Amino acid sequence: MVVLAGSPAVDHIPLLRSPDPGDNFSGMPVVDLSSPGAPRAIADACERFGFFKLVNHGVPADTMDRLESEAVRFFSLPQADKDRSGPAYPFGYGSKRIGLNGDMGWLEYLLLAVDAASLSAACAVPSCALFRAALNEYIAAVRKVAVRVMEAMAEGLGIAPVDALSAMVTAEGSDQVFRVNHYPPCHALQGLGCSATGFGEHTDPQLISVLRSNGTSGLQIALQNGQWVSVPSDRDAFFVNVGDSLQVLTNGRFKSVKHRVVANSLKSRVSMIYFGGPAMTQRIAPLPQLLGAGEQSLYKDFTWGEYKKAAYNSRLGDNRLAHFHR
Ligand SMILES: C=C1C[C@]23C[C@@]1(O)CC[C@H]2[C@@]12CC[C@H](O)[C@@](C)(C(=O)O1)[C@H]2[C@@H]3C(=O)O
Ligand SMILES: O=C(O)CCC(=O)C(=O)O
Ligand SMILES: [Fe+2]
Repeated sequence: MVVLAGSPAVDHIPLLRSPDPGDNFSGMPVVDLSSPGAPRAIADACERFGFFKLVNHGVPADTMDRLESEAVRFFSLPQADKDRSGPAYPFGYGSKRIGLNGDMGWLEYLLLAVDAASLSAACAVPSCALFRAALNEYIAAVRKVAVRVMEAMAEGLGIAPVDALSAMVTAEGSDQVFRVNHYPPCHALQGLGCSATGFGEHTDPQLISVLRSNGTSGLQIALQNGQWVSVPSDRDAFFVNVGDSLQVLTNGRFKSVKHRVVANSLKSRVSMIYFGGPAMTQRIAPLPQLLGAGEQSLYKDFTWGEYKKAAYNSRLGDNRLAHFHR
């Protein structure tokens, strides 16, 4: 991390070296969800990187564009209007503060609960009915993609039943969260060789995260050797992250990917992420179908509720799973 005496605008925001074109993730797995090879390709990408780009997912461009333009409209409102949709915790509008433990980033966001039982009432926070309708339409579609991807994961892992993983996000009481992030351009650092941290490095605690962004890059993932690589943006694709809980369910076969966002000095980034988590009481332990003869769990037993509580008491960059290793 670069530390500079910066402009007051970026006070308290950690700085990072600005990405250059040579940092691009040249080996990024791209999975065509409509192809018969998708299950194997997904399992392979999750084992190597915990991350892949998903194309031919079937969500209409209109559904994605409508949400993006409603989000842009919301984030363009006067600050006082946006603040009326806050605070961010447990759900609502937030700015610069991420979580409750002192993390800061160059962004504003909406954090929303997804109530699987009543999707139409899911996104009660944003004041505008058009925004709510766009959110509900998009979330319904992206959830279906998450389920198809988790079914493909089970198939790729060679385990039955096909819903061994996906049932955890479709179950009654599953804990699903949706987040819309807006990273304004950080003009103060233009030309200085460093950039504001948009969203600091972390892994996602849930099972799966499905991200879509506008055409502004900024997302980076850490490869298993620790090298940070930039993910070129693609507004037509989804980017899928393996979360900590899926790493545990697969006894470490799938890797929970460390990632972060670097703010651009010229362009806004808008991203929307669906986080699929299980019900609070769901036990998070390696699936028996995946344990070989005599293979032991690498982790202590815990429920999603216990893990979530520990995660929300931690700082963004903490290695949360380390406390649950045997
Ligand atoms: C600093 C934090 C923000 C976070 C809760 C936490 O204490 C640690 C995990 C963070 C994270 C990362 C993925 C998602 O964006 C998120 C909503 C989640 O479930 O875990 C955030 C949490 C947050 O922003 O509140
Ligand atoms: O906004 C992004 O592109 C990624 C944000 C992220 O990793 C998160 O919200 O957990
Ligand atoms: Fe994340």
